[in-house]
Amino acid sequence: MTTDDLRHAPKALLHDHLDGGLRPQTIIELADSVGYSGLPATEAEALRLWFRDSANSGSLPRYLETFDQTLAVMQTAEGLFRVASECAQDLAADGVVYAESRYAPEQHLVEGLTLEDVIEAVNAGFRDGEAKAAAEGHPIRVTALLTAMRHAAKSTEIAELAVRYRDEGVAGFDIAGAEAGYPPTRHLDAFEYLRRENAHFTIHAGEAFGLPSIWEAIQWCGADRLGHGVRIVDDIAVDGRPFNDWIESVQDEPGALVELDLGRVTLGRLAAYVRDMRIPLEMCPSSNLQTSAALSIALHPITLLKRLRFRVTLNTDNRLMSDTSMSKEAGLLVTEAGWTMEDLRWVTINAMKSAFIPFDERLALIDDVIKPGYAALGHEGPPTT
Ligand SMILES: O=c1[nH]cnc2c1ncn2[C@H]1C[C@H](O)[C@@H](CO)O1
Ligand SMILES: [Zn+2]
Repeated sequence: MTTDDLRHAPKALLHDHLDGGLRPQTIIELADSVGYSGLPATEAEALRLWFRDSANSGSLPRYLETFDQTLAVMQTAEGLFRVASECAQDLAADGVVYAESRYAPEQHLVEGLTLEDVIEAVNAGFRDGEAKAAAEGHPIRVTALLTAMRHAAKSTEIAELAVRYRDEGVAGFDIAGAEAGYPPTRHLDAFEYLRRENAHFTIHAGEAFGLPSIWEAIQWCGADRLGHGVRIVDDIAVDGRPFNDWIESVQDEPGALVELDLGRVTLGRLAAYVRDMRIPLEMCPSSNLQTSAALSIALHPITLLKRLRFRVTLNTDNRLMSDTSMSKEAGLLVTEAGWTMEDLRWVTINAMKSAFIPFDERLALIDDVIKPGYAALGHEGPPTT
């Protein structure tokens, strides 16, 4: 499997932050145009490395500090339009055919934009990027997810906007930000409102914080999907021992997870519920290494969860901070965790099945774009999918 194969393989992306995926050169140009002088570097390559290295901090709160720099240049309609357009073009060039891009409108009000201005500028940027990508021969569909910051108090207002713009490019809602101390139940009003409106939402849960956060997100809040959810392995055992104890004992055996006999694995009730109910996990391996939510790509829980047939999806989280792309994430799993093109096809179809657009539109992308795309690379898939 070549790098070109990985790029050409159709990919679906459910978890990508708009403010975590800017081109370094664009940050520099936008900073110049708005008179922002706080950038830590003024040359694109140096800035790219600054984001990567600063985000490699081992902690989610420190990882999140780097967003101050991208948010500083995303406070005008022109800036938001450009960033959104380039996001769509960059994803399309990487072979992404469907993406849900999330951002928190409340973080873009510093220079006087209203929440509506922000949403409309971003939507216009996505439409522009889609048109440019199609003209380049890389059609892509991009929808927005509106995020509310979990430490703030705007979640109901943002949820109302997600509903108001649901037929104009907004596919759903999310909460993000530092997890510890801010359980999802703080935003129960927003989630109950969304459910009454038959709207879709995902919740960042089980990344920096463990099972209680996942349990609340599903059983109290009713999340359709879990952002990360990687800590669901806290409810999985190998030979009766917690998965994390086992993984530490095999740290020096990179093939251990690929070869693990699944007969030795047992699921607790919450893990079983997540799998039984086919709750999608928006997994982001490289991001998890940076925030210490996983030890290595080879030993990342995504491979165990895939083998156990949880509804696993593969995502980038923040392409700039995590120095990644969809094809890079896929390539890492292939070279370090034994993944095959069949596995990539499977997670792509999983993601498309779990998208927040209507069922018939999901099906059309699966049947008309994803399956033929993999078939063209020689991967027809098992007869049952
Ligand atoms: O992985 C993440 N966990 C929690 N919050 C995150 C993550 N990546 C980005 N964010 C935050 C920082 C952004 O400013 C915000 C909206 O995209 O979401
Ligand atoms: Zn995220």
